[in-house]
Amino acid sequence: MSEREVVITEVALRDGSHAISHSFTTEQVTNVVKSLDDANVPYIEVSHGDGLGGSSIQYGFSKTNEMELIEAAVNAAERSAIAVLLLPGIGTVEDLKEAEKIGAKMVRVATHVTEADVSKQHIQLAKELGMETVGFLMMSHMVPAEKLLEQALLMESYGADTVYVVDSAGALLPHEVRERISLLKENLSVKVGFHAHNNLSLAMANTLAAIEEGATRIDGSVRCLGAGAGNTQTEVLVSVLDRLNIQTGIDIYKMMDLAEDIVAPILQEPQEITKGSLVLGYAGVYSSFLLHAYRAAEKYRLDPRDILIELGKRKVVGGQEDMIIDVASELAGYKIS
Ligand SMILES: CC[C@H](O)CC(=O)C(=O)O
Ligand SMILES: [Mn+2]
Repeated sequence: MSEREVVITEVALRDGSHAISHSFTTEQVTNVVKSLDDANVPYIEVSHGDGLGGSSIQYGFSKTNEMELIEAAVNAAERSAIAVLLLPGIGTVEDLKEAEKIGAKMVRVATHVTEADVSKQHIQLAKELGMETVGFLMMSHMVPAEKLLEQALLMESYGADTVYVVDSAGALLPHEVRERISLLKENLSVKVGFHAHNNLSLAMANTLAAIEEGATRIDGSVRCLGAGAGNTQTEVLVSVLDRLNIQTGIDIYKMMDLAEDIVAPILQEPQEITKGSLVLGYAGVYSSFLLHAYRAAEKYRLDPRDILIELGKRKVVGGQEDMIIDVASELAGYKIS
């Protein structure tokens, strides 16, 4: 992969799981992976939206067992490596061992931005299993750059090959991305990555800022199939990088074709910045909370924006999905006992 100056991980088959209520089928995964593999995408992430073990009442049940989806992806890929996401506390070491046995080559161990210490066991196990290992610092907008660096250094010390700045809420502004990526680049020995969400229509601008500051591992989702308003749109990103003469090794026409012909039909509705996803970025709320907030708003006859703004004020983080119902019922005037 030496010809690639920026190495892209395609996340639609994991982050996009949030957008379609975890309803991927093995047929969809097989078709998408085959076409991404043919376009020469280096890494394809496949898991429940909340990572291994995410299928549950708290996060939403998967239509198809994720290990079956991962196996279908591994079987469909000839060149691409299949990656999985794992949030310690949701996914277990047993889940990771099973995914590796099936053929997953990379794991991204994701923690809230202040909780890198909980990634130690999983990062170390992944290295023992011979997997490429990424530390994934979610909700990176919530702390100053210096705190982010402290947490990134912990992940590096556990053995992560790359540490990602993850803009889970799509709340970061370009100068904030620059500040974070440049500080990590100056102080880490390992690679630095960036994962954007497009809630404020800044995913592309933020991604380019990250690349300019030295990030070499970048996430995208084809057709923007990711949580909230989606991620940096992969087929657009590879076209823009090609115009900038930055090599990704990915075939642009094939990416455009698969976005249109294979991925667009999977979307329940086109990915766009709705008032709900805009408020995610504006208020700094986890992108994966969007559909949960819509459901709660319908149940309690509320404006979903009011729920999201309140969640943002309370600085609710991943894993606190039950707070969505608490906040909605409080706003609707019910007393929580
Ligand atoms: C709940 C996990 C989350 O979707 C991971 C991620 O992609 C992010 O934080 O943006
Ligand atoms: Mn994401």
